[in-house]
Amino acid sequence: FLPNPKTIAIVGCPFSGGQPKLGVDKGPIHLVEAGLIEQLEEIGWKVHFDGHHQFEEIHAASDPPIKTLLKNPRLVSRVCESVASVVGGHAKNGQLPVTLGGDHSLAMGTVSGTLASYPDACVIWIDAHADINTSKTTESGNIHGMPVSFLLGLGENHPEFAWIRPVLKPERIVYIGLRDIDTGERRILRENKIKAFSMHEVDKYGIGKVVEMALDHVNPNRDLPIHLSFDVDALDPSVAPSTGTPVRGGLTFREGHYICEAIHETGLLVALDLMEVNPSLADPESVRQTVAVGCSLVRSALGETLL
Ligand SMILES: N[C@@H](CSCCS(N)(=O)=O)C(=O)O
Ligand SMILES: [Mn+2]
Ligand SMILES: [Mn+2]
Ligand SMILES: [Mn+2]
Repeated sequence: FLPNPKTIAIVGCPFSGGQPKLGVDKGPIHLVEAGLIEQLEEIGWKVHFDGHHQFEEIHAASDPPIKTLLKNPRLVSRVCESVASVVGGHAKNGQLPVTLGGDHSLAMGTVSGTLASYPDACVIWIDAHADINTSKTTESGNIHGMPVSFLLGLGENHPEFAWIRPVLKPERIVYIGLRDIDTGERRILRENKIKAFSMHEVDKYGIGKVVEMALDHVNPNRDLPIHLSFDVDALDPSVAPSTGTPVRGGLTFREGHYICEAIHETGLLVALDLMEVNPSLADPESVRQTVAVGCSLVRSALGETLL
């Protein structure tokens, strides 16, 4: 297996239903308007832009929380199901889907789509958070804190999410950047023996060694396709301030870029998510900075180098 997509498919997902803050649905348009498409063409890619997918609303009255907790379940499920078919379709066409969020609940769709085309793909999840709560462990009911549990088939089955198959195995996901984990998530990570490199390990070993260890865990022979799901809140808030759930003590600008550069170097990247850019949460300069960092990370994951 050696993927070598020549064309990127930009999948703009203006979606915020997985969390309560307005504005994250404007992430995609800000990234595209900052010139991301031209920047990717500049580094040699053909870029296919599907436009920003419009998701029809489901009114709150007809989408009550599950167990009075999970919010907008039917909306999130329906949106992720359509994202799965869009991303899966591009992957099947040999294109490299680059999904622009939008909140991280979308990863239920993107990873499902990738795994439909590349069933043995591994997932590298860059995030301050594990996003692995189940309906039993979540404290917020925000589904952007739950996508990984759905992909692994953990927790009880909810009919609203019947389309999601447990396509991801615990040994095929690895985290880098964790520093804000809920009690229930700690237990889930431990019980499922999921490998996670927190900011403690990043400090202890350095980002180079951490990325090598992460790849050794999920891709020991460097022969499995890679789906990189990058939540900009993995970066320190001083680097990416305009995001919904900022947590101090995050990745530096260079650490974030090193991860993307190193994954590009494997030649195994088949799908990328750039999530949780919310251009409405900071002053204009901080928003511009956050959007610019998002574009820069995407370029690095797709081959832009320093020399
Ligand atoms: N663990 C918390 C915060 S989850 C933050 C989600 S994200 N996608 O990383 O911003 C929760 O479940 O609400
Ligand atoms: Mn298309
Ligand atoms: Mn996340
Ligand atoms: Mn996060």
